[in-house]
Amino acid sequence: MTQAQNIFRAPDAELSVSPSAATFHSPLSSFGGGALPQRAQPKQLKPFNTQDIKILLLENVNQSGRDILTGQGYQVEFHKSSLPEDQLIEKIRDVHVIGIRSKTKLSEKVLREAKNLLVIGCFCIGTNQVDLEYAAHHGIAVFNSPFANSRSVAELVIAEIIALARQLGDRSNEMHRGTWNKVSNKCWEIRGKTLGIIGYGHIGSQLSVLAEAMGMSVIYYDVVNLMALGTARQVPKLEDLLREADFVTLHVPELPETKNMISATQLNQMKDGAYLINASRGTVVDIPALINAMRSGKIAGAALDVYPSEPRANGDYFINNLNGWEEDLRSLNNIILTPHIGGSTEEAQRAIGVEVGEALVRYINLGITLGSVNMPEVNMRSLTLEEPDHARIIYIHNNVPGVLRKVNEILGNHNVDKQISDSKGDLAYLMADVSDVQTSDLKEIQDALEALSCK
Ligand SMILES: NC(=O)c1ccc[n+]([C@@H]2O[C@H](COP(=O)([O-])OP(=O)(O)OC[C@H]3O[C@@H](n4cnc5c(N)ncnc54)[C@H](O)[C@@H]3O)[C@@H](O)[C@H]2O)c1
Ligand SMILES: O=C(O)CC[C@@H](O)C(=O)O
Repeated sequence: MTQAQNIFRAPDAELSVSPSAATFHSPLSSFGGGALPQRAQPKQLKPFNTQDIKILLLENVNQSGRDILTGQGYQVEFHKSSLPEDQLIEKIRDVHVIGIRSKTKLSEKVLREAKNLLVIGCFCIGTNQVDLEYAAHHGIAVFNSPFANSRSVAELVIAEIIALARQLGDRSNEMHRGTWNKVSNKCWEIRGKTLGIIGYGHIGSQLSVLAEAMGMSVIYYDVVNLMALGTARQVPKLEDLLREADFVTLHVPELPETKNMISATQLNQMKDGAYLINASRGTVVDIPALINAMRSGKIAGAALDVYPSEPRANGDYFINNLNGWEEDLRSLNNIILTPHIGGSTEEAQRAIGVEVGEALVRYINLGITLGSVNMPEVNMRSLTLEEPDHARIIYIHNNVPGVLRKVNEILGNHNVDKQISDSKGDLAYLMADVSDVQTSDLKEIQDALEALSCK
Protein backbone atom coordinates (compact mmCIF):
# COMPACT_ATOMS: atom_id res chain seq x y z
CA MET A 1 0.00 0.00 0.00
CA THR A 2 1.35 3.39 -0.92
CA GLN A 3 0.58 5.71 1.87
CA ALA A 4 -0.10 9.39 1.40
CA GLN A 5 -2.66 10.32 4.01
CA ASN A 6 -4.71 8.26 6.32
CA ILE A 7 -7.45 8.90 8.77
CA PHE A 8 -8.30 6.60 11.51
CA ARG A 9 -10.80 6.74 14.26
CA ALA A 10 -10.22 5.05 17.57
CA PRO A 11 -13.31 5.43 19.70
CA ASP A 12 -12.81 5.09 23.39
CA ALA A 13 -13.77 1.71 24.77
CA GLU A 14 -15.46 3.44 27.70
CA LEU A 15 -17.95 4.62 25.12
CA SER A 16 -18.06 1.11 23.71
CA VAL A 17 -15.75 0.84 20.84
CA SER A 18 -17.01 1.61 17.42
CA PRO A 19 -16.27 -1.44 15.32
CA SER A 20 -14.39 0.67 12.88
CA ALA A 21 -11.65 1.50 15.30
CA ALA A 22 -9.15 0.30 12.76
CA THR A 23 -10.68 1.90 9.71
CA PHE A 24 -8.31 4.02 7.71
CA HIS A 25 -9.58 6.72 5.47
CA SER A 26 -8.01 8.86 2.84
CA PRO A 27 -9.10 12.46 2.81
CA LEU A 28 -10.14 14.49 -0.15
CA SER A 29 -8.05 17.49 -0.91
CA SER A 30 -10.74 20.14 -0.59
CA PHE A 31 -11.53 22.07 2.56
CA GLY A 32 -14.44 20.29 4.17
CA GLY A 33 -16.95 23.15 4.23
CA GLY A 34 -17.25 23.52 0.49
CA ALA A 35 -18.82 21.39 -2.21
CA LEU A 36 -17.41 17.91 -2.38
CA PRO A 37 -15.54 16.71 -5.43
CA GLN A 38 -17.73 14.09 -7.06
CA ARG A 39 -14.79 12.08 -8.29
CA ALA A 40 -13.20 9.37 -6.19
CA GLN A 41 -9.58 9.96 -5.25
CA PRO A 42 -6.85 7.81 -6.82
CA LYS A 43 -6.99 4.35 -5.29
CA GLN A 44 -3.26 4.01 -4.60
CA LEU A 45 -3.46 6.89 -2.13
CA LYS A 46 -5.97 5.08 0.00
CA PRO A 47 -4.99 2.74 2.77
CA PHE A 48 -8.31 1.01 2.05
CA ASN A 49 -10.43 0.77 -1.05
CA THR A 50 -13.50 2.95 -1.08
CA GLN A 51 -15.29 -0.21 -2.22
CA ASP A 52 -14.77 -1.54 1.31
CA ILE A 53 -17.35 0.91 2.65
CA LYS A 54 -20.75 -0.77 2.75
CA ILE A 55 -23.86 1.39 2.75
CA LEU A 56 -27.46 0.34 3.28
CA LEU A 57 -30.00 2.85 1.93
CA LEU A 58 -33.63 2.35 2.93
CA GLU A 59 -36.92 4.16 2.29
CA ASN A 60 -36.31 5.18 -1.30
CA VAL A 61 -33.54 7.71 -0.65
CA ASN A 62 -33.41 10.07 -3.61
CA GLN A 63 -31.24 9.33 -6.63
CA SER A 64 -29.18 12.48 -5.95
CA GLY A 65 -27.92 10.99 -2.67
CA ARG A 66 -27.38 7.57 -4.20
CA ASP A 67 -25.29 9.11 -7.00
CA ILE A 68 -23.03 10.93 -4.54
CA LEU A 69 -22.37 7.76 -2.57
CA THR A 70 -21.86 5.44 -5.53
CA GLY A 71 -19.68 8.16 -7.11
CA GLN A 72 -17.26 7.67 -4.24
CA GLY A 73 -16.97 3.98 -5.05
CA TYR A 74 -18.75 2.79 -1.92
CA GLN A 75 -20.87 -0.39 -2.05
CA VAL A 76 -24.47 0.80 -1.92
CA GLU A 77 -27.43 -1.50 -1.28
CA PHE A 78 -30.72 0.25 -1.98
CA HIS A 79 -34.26 -0.60 -0.79
CA LYS A 80 -37.47 1.25 -1.62
CA SER A 81 -39.12 0.73 1.77
CA SER A 82 -37.97 0.28 5.34
CA LEU A 83 -37.30 -3.25 6.63
CA PRO A 84 -38.98 -5.29 9.37
CA GLU A 85 -36.87 -5.18 12.53
CA ASP A 86 -35.46 -8.71 12.21
CA GLN A 87 -34.27 -8.05 8.63
CA LEU A 88 -32.91 -4.65 9.63
CA ILE A 89 -30.88 -6.21 12.43
CA GLU A 90 -29.54 -8.85 10.06
CA LYS A 91 -28.41 -6.26 7.52
CA ILE A 92 -27.17 -3.55 9.87
CA ARG A 93 -24.57 -5.93 11.34
CA ASP A 94 -22.62 -5.78 8.13
CA VAL A 95 -22.67 -2.11 7.09
CA HIS A 96 -20.58 0.97 7.86
CA VAL A 97 -23.27 3.45 6.90
CA ILE A 98 -27.06 3.42 6.93
CA GLY A 99 -29.32 5.93 5.20
CA ILE A 100 -32.95 6.14 6.32
CA ARG A 101 -35.96 8.46 6.36
CA SER A 102 -38.69 8.67 9.01
CA LYS A 103 -39.89 5.05 9.15
CA THR A 104 -36.79 3.11 10.17
CA LYS A 105 -36.48 2.94 13.93
CA LEU A 106 -32.83 2.80 14.93
CA SER A 107 -33.43 1.96 18.56
CA GLU A 108 -30.80 0.83 21.06
CA LYS A 109 -31.90 -2.75 20.36
CA VAL A 110 -31.10 -2.36 16.66
CA LEU A 111 -27.95 -0.26 17.12
CA ARG A 112 -26.51 -2.79 19.59
CA GLU A 113 -26.20 -5.15 16.64
CA ALA A 114 -24.57 -2.54 14.39
CA LYS A 115 -21.02 -3.48 15.22
CA ASN A 116 -19.50 -1.93 12.09
CA LEU A 117 -21.65 1.18 11.90
CA LEU A 118 -19.80 4.52 11.60
CA VAL A 119 -22.53 6.89 10.63
CA ILE A 120 -26.28 7.28 10.12
CA GLY A 121 -27.74 9.57 7.46
CA CYS A 122 -31.34 10.67 8.10
CA PHE A 123 -32.48 11.80 4.67
CA CYS A 124 -35.16 14.00 6.30
CA ILE A 125 -35.56 16.63 9.02
CA GLY A 126 -36.74 14.53 11.96
CA THR A 127 -34.23 12.43 13.91
CA ASN A 128 -36.66 11.15 16.54
CA GLN A 129 -36.51 7.69 14.92
CA VAL A 130 -32.86 7.31 16.02
CA ASP A 131 -31.56 6.77 19.55
CA LEU A 132 -29.15 9.71 19.23
CA GLU A 133 -27.67 9.33 22.68
CA TYR A 134 -26.86 5.67 22.23
CA ALA A 135 -25.39 6.36 18.80
CA ALA A 136 -23.16 9.18 20.07
CA HIS A 137 -21.83 7.11 22.93
CA HIS A 138 -20.94 4.32 20.58
CA GLY A 139 -19.04 6.54 18.17
CA ILE A 140 -21.81 6.66 15.55
CA ALA A 141 -22.39 10.11 14.08
CA VAL A 142 -25.87 11.11 12.86
CA PHE A 143 -26.57 13.63 10.11
CA ASN A 144 -29.86 15.01 8.78
CA SER A 145 -31.10 17.75 6.48
CA PRO A 146 -32.46 20.42 8.81
CA PHE A 147 -34.51 22.53 6.40
CA ALA A 148 -34.41 21.24 2.82
CA ASN A 149 -38.09 20.23 2.92
CA SER A 150 -39.42 23.08 5.10
CA ARG A 151 -40.86 25.01 2.16
CA SER A 152 -42.63 21.89 0.84
CA VAL A 153 -44.34 21.35 4.20
CA ALA A 154 -45.33 25.02 4.47
CA GLU A 155 -46.87 24.92 0.98
CA LEU A 156 -48.83 21.76 1.83
CA VAL A 157 -50.25 23.46 4.92
CA ILE A 158 -51.31 26.53 2.90
CA ALA A 159 -53.12 24.20 0.50
CA GLU A 160 -54.82 22.45 3.42
CA ILE A 161 -55.97 25.69 5.06
CA ILE A 162 -57.87 26.64 1.90
CA ALA A 163 -59.06 23.10 1.25
CA LEU A 164 -60.49 22.80 4.78
CA ALA A 165 -62.09 26.25 4.70
CA ARG A 166 -63.87 25.34 1.44
CA GLN A 167 -64.51 21.64 2.28
CA LEU A 168 -62.72 20.74 -0.94
CA GLY A 169 -62.00 17.14 0.06
CA ASP A 170 -65.68 16.39 0.64
CA ARG A 171 -66.87 18.12 -2.53
CA SER A 172 -64.27 16.30 -4.59
CA ASN A 173 -65.14 12.92 -3.03
CA GLU A 174 -68.84 13.54 -3.72
CA MET A 175 -68.13 14.35 -7.36
CA HIS A 176 -66.00 11.20 -7.64
CA ARG A 177 -69.05 9.28 -6.43
CA GLY A 178 -71.24 11.11 -8.99
CA THR A 179 -72.94 13.52 -6.53
CA TRP A 180 -73.40 17.23 -7.35
CA ASN A 181 -73.57 19.14 -4.01
CA LYS A 182 -73.19 22.90 -4.52
CA VAL A 183 -73.05 24.46 -1.00
CA SER A 184 -71.70 27.60 0.63
CA ASN A 185 -72.82 26.85 4.18
CA LYS A 186 -69.78 27.00 6.50
CA CYS A 187 -67.38 27.57 3.61
CA TRP A 188 -65.09 30.53 4.19
CA GLU A 189 -62.40 32.71 2.68
CA ILE A 190 -59.14 32.56 4.60
CA ARG A 191 -58.52 36.29 4.19
CA GLY A 192 -58.77 37.98 7.59
CA LYS A 193 -58.75 34.71 9.53
CA THR A 194 -56.21 33.96 12.24
CA LEU A 195 -53.63 31.23 11.84
CA GLY A 196 -52.12 29.89 15.06
CA ILE A 197 -48.73 28.26 14.53
CA ILE A 198 -47.41 26.00 17.29
CA GLY A 199 -43.63 25.76 16.85
CA TYR A 200 -42.13 28.75 15.01
CA GLY A 201 -39.02 27.06 13.66
CA HIS A 202 -37.99 26.46 10.06
CA ILE A 203 -41.44 25.34 8.90
CA GLY A 204 -43.58 27.45 11.21
CA SER A 205 -41.82 30.71 10.30
CA GLN A 206 -41.87 29.94 6.55
CA LEU A 207 -45.59 29.24 6.82
CA SER A 208 -46.07 32.51 8.70
CA VAL A 209 -44.77 34.50 5.71
CA LEU A 210 -46.91 32.60 3.21
CA ALA A 211 -50.06 32.89 5.35
CA GLU A 212 -49.66 36.65 5.74
CA ALA A 213 -49.29 36.98 1.99
CA MET A 214 -52.71 35.30 1.74
CA GLY A 215 -54.23 37.94 4.02
CA MET A 216 -54.24 35.93 7.25
CA SER A 217 -53.28 37.24 10.70
CA VAL A 218 -50.61 35.08 12.28
CA ILE A 219 -50.03 34.29 15.93
CA TYR A 220 -47.59 31.70 17.21
CA TYR A 221 -46.61 29.85 20.33
CA ASP A 222 -43.08 28.51 20.91
CA VAL A 223 -41.11 27.52 23.99
CA VAL A 224 -38.36 29.82 22.75
CA ASN A 225 -38.75 33.59 22.42
CA LEU A 226 -38.42 34.09 18.66
CA MET A 227 -38.42 37.10 16.35
CA ALA A 228 -41.79 37.57 14.65
CA LEU A 229 -41.74 37.76 10.86
CA GLY A 230 -43.94 40.37 9.19
CA THR A 231 -46.76 41.32 11.51
CA ALA A 232 -46.97 37.92 13.22
CA ARG A 233 -47.24 37.97 17.01
CA GLN A 234 -45.90 35.53 19.59
CA VAL A 235 -48.35 34.62 22.36
CA PRO A 236 -47.13 33.63 25.81
CA LYS A 237 -49.26 30.53 26.34
CA LEU A 238 -50.55 27.69 24.18
CA GLU A 239 -54.02 28.38 25.56
CA ASP A 240 -53.87 31.98 24.25
CA LEU A 241 -53.22 30.67 20.78
CA LEU A 242 -55.95 28.04 20.95
CA ARG A 243 -58.56 30.55 22.09
CA GLU A 244 -57.76 33.06 19.32
CA ALA A 245 -56.92 31.03 16.20
CA ASP A 246 -59.35 29.96 13.48
CA PHE A 247 -56.76 27.50 12.16
CA VAL A 248 -54.25 25.77 14.43
CA THR A 249 -51.23 24.10 12.86
CA LEU A 250 -48.51 22.09 14.59
CA HIS A 251 -44.78 22.29 13.75
CA VAL A 252 -43.03 20.95 16.82
CA PRO A 253 -40.60 18.01 17.07
CA GLU A 254 -41.54 14.70 18.66
CA LEU A 255 -40.47 15.04 22.28
CA PRO A 256 -41.82 13.75 25.59
CA GLU A 257 -43.21 17.29 26.15
CA THR A 258 -45.02 17.37 22.80
CA LYS A 259 -46.71 13.97 23.15
CA ASN A 260 -50.49 14.53 22.99
CA MET A 261 -49.95 18.27 23.33
CA ILE A 262 -53.31 18.60 21.57
CA SER A 263 -55.76 16.45 23.48
CA ALA A 264 -59.36 16.83 24.73
CA THR A 265 -58.55 19.82 27.00
CA GLN A 266 -56.77 21.75 24.26
CA LEU A 267 -59.43 20.91 21.65
CA ASN A 268 -62.03 22.31 24.07
CA GLN A 269 -60.04 25.52 24.38
CA MET A 270 -60.16 26.03 20.62
CA LYS A 271 -62.80 28.26 19.02
CA ASP A 272 -66.04 26.56 18.00
CA GLY A 273 -65.74 25.56 14.35
CA ALA A 274 -61.93 25.94 14.26
CA TYR A 275 -59.65 23.71 12.18
CA LEU A 276 -56.62 21.62 13.18
CA ILE A 277 -53.65 20.69 11.00
CA ASN A 278 -50.86 18.32 12.00
CA ALA A 279 -47.88 17.73 9.69
CA SER A 280 -45.32 17.39 12.49
CA ARG A 281 -45.35 13.98 14.19
CA GLY A 282 -48.26 11.62 14.83
CA THR A 283 -47.77 11.47 18.59
CA VAL A 284 -48.42 15.21 19.01
CA VAL A 285 -52.21 14.93 18.58
CA ASP A 286 -54.47 12.64 20.60
CA ILE A 287 -56.40 11.30 17.62
CA PRO A 288 -59.32 9.65 19.49
CA ALA A 289 -59.89 13.04 21.20
CA LEU A 290 -59.85 14.73 17.78
CA ILE A 291 -62.38 12.21 16.46
CA ASN A 292 -64.72 13.10 19.35
CA ALA A 293 -64.24 16.83 18.82
CA MET A 294 -65.05 16.51 15.13
CA ARG A 295 -68.08 14.32 15.75
CA SER A 296 -69.47 16.91 18.16
CA GLY A 297 -68.89 19.71 15.62
CA LYS A 298 -66.47 21.55 17.92
CA ILE A 299 -63.75 21.16 15.28
CA ALA A 300 -64.97 21.90 11.74
CA GLY A 301 -62.19 20.15 9.90
CA ALA A 302 -58.71 18.66 10.19
CA ALA A 303 -55.75 17.69 8.05
CA LEU A 304 -53.40 14.96 9.24
CA ASP A 305 -50.19 14.00 7.46
CA VAL A 306 -48.62 12.00 10.29
CA TYR A 307 -49.79 9.20 12.59
CA PRO A 308 -48.48 7.49 15.73
CA SER A 309 -47.94 4.26 13.74
CA GLU A 310 -47.26 4.46 10.03
CA PRO A 311 -46.91 1.63 7.49
CA ARG A 312 -43.43 0.62 6.38
CA ALA A 313 -44.27 0.63 2.68
CA ASN A 314 -46.89 1.83 0.20
CA GLY A 315 -50.09 -0.24 -0.12
CA ASP A 316 -53.47 -0.74 1.53
CA TYR A 317 -52.20 -0.51 5.07
CA PHE A 318 -54.24 2.32 6.60
CA ILE A 319 -56.58 -0.03 8.43
CA ASN A 320 -57.58 -0.54 12.02
CA ASN A 321 -54.89 -2.96 13.10
CA LEU A 322 -52.23 -0.24 12.76
CA ASN A 323 -53.61 2.33 15.22
CA GLY A 324 -57.09 1.08 16.06
CA TRP A 325 -59.07 4.17 15.03
CA GLU A 326 -58.51 4.39 11.26
CA GLU A 327 -62.12 3.52 10.36
CA ASP A 328 -63.48 6.24 12.68
CA LEU A 329 -61.06 8.77 11.23
CA ARG A 330 -61.90 7.88 7.65
CA SER A 331 -65.64 8.19 8.32
CA LEU A 332 -65.42 11.87 9.38
CA ASN A 333 -66.42 14.78 7.16
CA ASN A 334 -63.95 17.47 6.13
CA ILE A 335 -60.84 15.61 7.13
CA ILE A 336 -57.83 15.50 4.81
CA LEU A 337 -55.67 12.42 5.36
CA THR A 338 -52.30 12.26 3.63
CA PRO A 339 -49.59 9.57 3.90
CA HIS A 340 -46.74 11.62 5.45
CA ILE A 341 -46.02 13.55 2.26
CA GLY A 342 -45.26 16.97 3.77
CA GLY A 343 -41.68 16.86 2.55
CA SER A 344 -42.33 14.68 -0.48
CA THR A 345 -41.57 16.92 -3.44
CA GLU A 346 -38.99 16.45 -6.15
CA GLU A 347 -37.23 19.65 -5.04
CA ALA A 348 -37.04 18.70 -1.38
CA GLN A 349 -35.99 15.08 -1.91
CA ARG A 350 -33.27 16.04 -4.38
CA ALA A 351 -31.89 18.72 -2.04
CA ILE A 352 -31.97 16.33 0.94
CA GLY A 353 -30.18 13.64 -1.08
CA VAL A 354 -27.36 16.06 -1.91
CA GLU A 355 -27.07 17.55 1.57
CA VAL A 356 -27.04 14.29 3.50
CA GLY A 357 -25.04 12.44 0.82
CA GLU A 358 -22.30 15.08 1.00
CA ALA A 359 -22.30 15.12 4.79
CA LEU A 360 -21.80 11.33 4.78
CA VAL A 361 -18.89 11.53 2.34
CA ARG A 362 -17.26 14.34 4.34
CA TYR A 363 -17.54 12.25 7.47
CA ILE A 364 -16.41 8.96 5.98
CA ASN A 365 -13.50 10.44 4.05
CA LEU A 366 -12.45 13.32 6.28
CA GLY A 367 -13.96 12.73 9.71
CA ILE A 368 -15.67 16.15 9.52
CA THR A 369 -18.73 16.35 11.77
CA LEU A 370 -20.15 19.70 10.62
CA GLY A 371 -23.94 19.49 10.84
CA SER A 372 -23.97 16.33 12.93
CA VAL A 373 -26.92 16.25 15.32
CA ASN A 374 -25.22 14.15 18.00
CA MET A 375 -21.46 14.83 17.81
CA PRO A 376 -19.37 17.91 18.56
CA GLU A 377 -18.96 19.80 15.27
CA VAL A 378 -15.33 19.54 14.16
CA ASN A 379 -13.84 20.69 10.88
CA MET A 380 -10.24 21.13 9.81
CA ARG A 381 -8.60 21.92 6.48
CA SER A 382 -7.98 18.54 4.94
CA LEU A 383 -4.61 17.13 4.02
CA THR A 384 -3.62 17.57 0.43
CA LEU A 385 -2.43 14.89 -1.93
CA GLU A 386 0.97 16.64 -1.96
CA GLU A 387 1.58 15.73 1.67
CA PRO A 388 2.98 12.22 1.85
CA ASP A 389 3.14 10.14 5.00
CA HIS A 390 0.42 12.10 6.72
CA ALA A 391 -2.47 10.66 8.65
CA ARG A 392 -5.68 12.08 10.05
CA ILE A 393 -6.57 10.58 13.37
CA ILE A 394 -10.06 10.73 14.82
CA TYR A 395 -10.50 9.86 18.46
CA ILE A 396 -14.00 9.89 19.96
CA HIS A 397 -13.87 9.66 23.71
CA ASN A 398 -15.46 10.49 27.04
CA ASN A 399 -15.05 14.14 27.93
CA VAL A 400 -12.98 13.61 31.07
CA PRO A 401 -9.86 15.44 32.26
CA GLY A 402 -6.49 14.09 31.17
CA VAL A 403 -7.47 12.35 27.93
CA LEU A 404 -5.82 14.89 25.62
CA ARG A 405 -2.53 14.67 27.52
CA LYS A 406 -2.51 10.89 27.14
CA VAL A 407 -3.45 11.05 23.47
CA ASN A 408 -0.71 13.55 22.78
CA GLU A 409 1.84 11.39 24.54
CA ILE A 410 0.99 8.74 21.97
CA LEU A 411 0.95 11.10 19.01
CA GLY A 412 4.02 12.91 20.29
CA ASN A 413 6.36 10.45 18.60
CA HIS A 414 5.21 11.94 15.31
CA ASN A 415 4.83 15.45 14.07
CA VAL A 416 1.35 16.73 15.00
CA ASP A 417 0.74 19.33 12.27
CA LYS A 418 -2.78 20.31 13.25
CA GLN A 419 -5.14 19.31 15.98
CA ILE A 420 -8.63 20.29 17.01
CA SER A 421 -10.90 18.99 19.72
CA ASP A 422 -14.42 19.84 20.78
CA SER A 423 -16.93 18.45 23.19
CA LYS A 424 -20.68 18.12 23.49
CA GLY A 425 -21.84 17.14 26.95
CA ASP A 426 -19.89 14.09 28.04
CA LEU A 427 -18.65 13.31 24.55
CA ALA A 428 -15.47 14.68 22.98
CA TYR A 429 -14.12 14.48 19.44
CA LEU A 430 -10.48 14.90 18.58
CA MET A 431 -9.09 15.33 15.08
CA ALA A 432 -5.34 15.40 14.53
CA ASP A 433 -3.26 15.51 11.35
CA VAL A 434 0.15 13.97 11.91
CA SER A 435 3.09 13.66 9.56
CA ASP A 436 6.04 11.30 9.38
CA VAL A 437 3.81 8.28 9.83
CA GLN A 438 4.15 4.97 8.05
CA THR A 439 1.49 2.34 7.78
CA SER A 440 3.11 0.31 10.54
CA ASP A 441 3.02 3.40 12.82
CA LEU A 442 -0.71 3.71 12.32
CA LYS A 443 -1.35 0.27 13.70
CA GLU A 444 0.85 1.12 16.67
CA ILE A 445 -0.97 4.41 17.30
CA GLN A 446 -4.31 2.69 17.03
CA ASP A 447 -3.34 -0.03 19.50
CA ALA A 448 -1.97 2.55 21.93
CA LEU A 449 -5.14 4.64 21.75
CA GLU A 450 -7.31 1.61 22.25
CA ALA A 451 -5.21 0.48 25.19
CA LEU A 452 -5.71 3.96 26.68
CA SER A 453 -9.39 3.47 26.82
CA CYS A 454 -9.01 0.13 28.56
CA LYS A 455 -7.73 1.87 31.68
N1 LIG B 1 -44.82 15.96 7.46
C1 LIG B 1 -43.58 15.97 7.03
O1 LIG B 1 -43.28 15.39 6.00
C2 LIG B 1 -42.54 16.70 7.80
C3 LIG B 1 -41.47 17.28 7.10
C4 LIG B 1 -40.51 17.96 7.82
C5 LIG B 1 -40.59 18.04 9.20
N2 LIG B 1 -41.63 17.45 9.85
C6 LIG B 1 -41.75 17.56 11.32
O2 LIG B 1 -41.94 18.91 11.65
C7 LIG B 1 -41.19 19.21 12.82
C8 LIG B 1 -40.84 20.69 12.83
O3 LIG B 1 -39.92 20.94 11.79
P1 LIG B 1 -39.04 22.27 11.76
O4 LIG B 1 -38.04 22.08 10.71
O5 LIG B 1 -39.89 23.47 11.73
O6 LIG B 1 -38.33 22.15 13.18
P2 LIG B 1 -37.55 23.28 13.94
O7 LIG B 1 -36.68 22.59 14.91
O8 LIG B 1 -36.96 24.27 13.01
O9 LIG B 1 -38.71 24.04 14.77
C9 LIG B 1 -39.42 23.43 15.81
C10 LIG B 1 -39.88 24.54 16.75
O10 LIG B 1 -40.71 23.95 17.75
C11 LIG B 1 -40.40 24.59 18.97
N3 LIG B 1 -40.82 23.75 20.08
C12 LIG B 1 -40.20 22.65 20.60
N4 LIG B 1 -40.91 22.15 21.61
C13 LIG B 1 -42.02 22.91 21.72
C14 LIG B 1 -43.13 22.89 22.59
N5 LIG B 1 -43.27 21.96 23.54
N6 LIG B 1 -44.07 23.85 22.44
C15 LIG B 1 -43.94 24.82 21.49
N7 LIG B 1 -42.89 24.89 20.65
C16 LIG B 1 -41.95 23.95 20.76
C17 LIG B 1 -38.91 24.82 18.91
O11 LIG B 1 -38.50 25.82 19.83
C18 LIG B 1 -38.74 25.24 17.46
O12 LIG B 1 -38.85 26.64 17.30
C19 LIG B 1 -39.97 18.28 12.71
O13 LIG B 1 -39.45 17.99 13.97
C20 LIG B 1 -40.51 17.07 12.04
O14 LIG B 1 -40.90 16.14 13.02
C21 LIG B 1 -42.60 16.78 9.18
O1 LIG C 1 -39.36 11.72 4.20
C1 LIG C 1 -39.71 11.28 5.28
O2 LIG C 1 -39.93 10.09 5.51
C2 LIG C 1 -39.83 12.21 6.49
C3 LIG C 1 -40.33 13.59 6.16
C4 LIG C 1 -40.38 14.47 7.39
O3 LIG C 1 -41.20 13.95 8.39
C5 LIG C 1 -39.05 14.84 7.94
O4 LIG C 1 -38.80 14.60 9.13
O5 LIG C 1 -38.25 15.41 7.19
